[in-house]
Amino acid sequence: MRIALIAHDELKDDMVAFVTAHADALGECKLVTTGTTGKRIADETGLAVNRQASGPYGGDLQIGGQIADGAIDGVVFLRDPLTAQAHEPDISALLRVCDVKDVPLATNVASAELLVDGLLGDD
Ligand SMILES: O=C(CO)COP(=O)(O)O
Repeated sequence: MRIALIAHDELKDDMVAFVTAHADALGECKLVTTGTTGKRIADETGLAVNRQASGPYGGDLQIGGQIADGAIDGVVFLRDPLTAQAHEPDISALLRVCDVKDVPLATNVASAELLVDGLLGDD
């Protein structure tokens, strides 16, 4: 499985906790991340990740391109609903291409738990 992991700054601690809780299952996957999210995950869980650019510098678009190419099986994108993002158009593009390609997308921890259960059988 090829899983994309992305988190806004206020949700990065939650992402690290989520990845830690599912480290065995996610460790069997190819993980692609935005830049800062990937650094946190790699440093704090030891899992190997394929880091793209930071979100505000095009990382969401790079991952969106991989989704458009059919190269991603699921996306966990812990979005901050309370903070405006300068790169909101990039975020919208990433969410949209998930729908275009019918790729499972979780935007909060509760749905991320369902995603790893459904895709990876890890509950
Ligand atoms: O901004 C992001 C997603 O929109 C995440 O980017 P970083 O992982 O580089 O912080």
